[in-house]
Amino acid sequence: MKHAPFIAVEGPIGAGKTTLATMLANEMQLPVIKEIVDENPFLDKFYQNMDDWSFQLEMFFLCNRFKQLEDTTTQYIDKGKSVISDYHIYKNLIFGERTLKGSKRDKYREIYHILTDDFPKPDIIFYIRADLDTLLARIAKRARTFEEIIAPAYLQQLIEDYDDAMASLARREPSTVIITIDGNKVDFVENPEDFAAIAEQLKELMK
Ligand SMILES: Nc1ncnc2c1ncn2[C@@H]1O[C@H](COP(=O)(O)OP(=O)(O)OP(=O)(O)O)[C@@H](O)[C@H]1O
Ligand SMILES: Nc1nc(=O)c2ncn([C@H]3C[C@H](O)[C@@H](CO)O3)c2[nH]1
Repeated sequence: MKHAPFIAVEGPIGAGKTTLATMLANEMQLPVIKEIVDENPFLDKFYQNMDDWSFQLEMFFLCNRFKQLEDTTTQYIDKGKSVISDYHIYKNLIFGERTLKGSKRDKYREIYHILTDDFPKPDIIFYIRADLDTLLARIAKRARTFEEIIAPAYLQQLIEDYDDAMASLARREPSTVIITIDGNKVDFVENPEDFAAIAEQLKELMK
């Protein structure tokens, strides 16, 4: 493992990515890169009408993450510094393949590859899996109004899409370390021992 790995936390909506990335960054004294959610002008429109707004939303996420990762690369990765991100750029494709259709999906896929293929990719991924009930409870707990109308069927599809995507990533990039966390059982927020066990795995990898 690299001395200063690029670390990402992934998982479907509400799995606890930002929470875990922030906790690990505090524990390890590392910089954390977080998704900007509040300034997204398309999210509430998208949840009201996915077919109408998916292309604008996916492009917005892609462009924002492109800029964030460009900055992350120059500020940290090119300088040999470790950093933790609360997403992997691959999530753009996971969502895009699910929400887009026809020629828009084809165009988006092409743009995704053009923009991101030469980016450094995370060396370690903490993948938080959780079932539908857990995710719905966490989304409700966070209480973002625009998420109140998220359809359980959409969330269930994303759970499956994430499983497929992580399996495919493991096949294509065997050197990437993927640590799967069972978010139904492991509670890194309420149980200090659960968090300590996760942090310990990261410390071992970074030795
Ligand atoms: N292990 C956990 N146990 C209990 N509550 C949790 C746990 N992890 C996260 N939460 C809570 O669930 C909510 C969602 O967590 P968080 O915002 O970190 O998820 P996320 O995966 O980053 O979401 P998004 O996909 O929307 O970016 C928050 O209110 C958080 O405090
Ligand atoms: N369609 C779509 N594409 C993405 O790339 C994407 N990334 C995050 N999200 C949604 C999940 C949360 O509601 C909220 C905050 O993560 O934004 C996305 N939705």
